Amino acid sequence: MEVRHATAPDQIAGASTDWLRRRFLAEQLFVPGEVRLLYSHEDRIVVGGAMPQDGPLRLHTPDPLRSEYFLERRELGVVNVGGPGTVTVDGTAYPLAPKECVYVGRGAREVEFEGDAFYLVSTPAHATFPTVAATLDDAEPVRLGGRDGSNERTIYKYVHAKGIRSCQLVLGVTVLEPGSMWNTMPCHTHERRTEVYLYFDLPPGERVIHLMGRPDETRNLVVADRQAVVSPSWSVHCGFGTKSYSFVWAMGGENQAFEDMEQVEIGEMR
Ligand SMILES: O=C(O)C(=O)C[C@H](O)C(=O)CO
Ligand SMILES: [Zn+2]
Repeated sequence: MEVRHATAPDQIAGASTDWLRRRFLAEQLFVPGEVRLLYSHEDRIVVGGAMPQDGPLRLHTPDPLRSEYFLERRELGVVNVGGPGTVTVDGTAYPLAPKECVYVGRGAREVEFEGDAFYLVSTPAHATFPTVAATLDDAEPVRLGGRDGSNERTIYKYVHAKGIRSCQLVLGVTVLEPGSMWNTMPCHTHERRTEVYLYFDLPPGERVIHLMGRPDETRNLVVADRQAVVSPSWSVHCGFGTKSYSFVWAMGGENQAFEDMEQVEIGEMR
């Protein structure tokens, strides 16, 4: 498991493209036949990809966690970013259609993946909430944006204060309509939470230009399918694709209030 340390906003000035990519972009989470994990010290979020190939794959317990099993002190959200598959938690199977989610509560000992590709997000947990699976219909769909802004999209909230309950994890999926390219416009920061976007369903060869940094000092990352960007609390996060796409957004931190964000008007951005 790769471990990345936290960053401060003043480290952005003078940063090279390579430095930005090594600090904030997870390029290789999805490797056939592996569960790949990345530990970020930004709110201690762990993200990962599981790509079973020749039979089921099991979630392992990397040494830096110093725990007996992965979910001893953590909770986990899993989103199916491939074809139909199954996540099995301590012997109970949760079949997941594409874009569906299972939340796994603290204390579960064995998590197994069968299928094509699953995205994993885990945050520290001090309490146990029940393991629950959800379909897109179970989520709270919110239509946002418009054709004139090229950002018609639907936000599906899975794990949040009024949905699947968790200790600190907040997680959902946003699906852009064909022909819509911009996510999260106007953009925002949320000083009380770190957020990670995993872009998926982006056709091969296409890219998302993801904007990050302080609102008045932005940088961009050119992001491919199934790559994730970590946004520390001080960073805006928004992007536009060369084709439409979906993304998983997941947060951890001080609160679970989705609406607790600082909106940034485009005119304020630099
Ligand atoms: O398209 C959007 O807008 C989003 O999906 C925004 C994310 O949910 C987000 O950044 C929540 O903090
Ligand atoms: Zn956000």
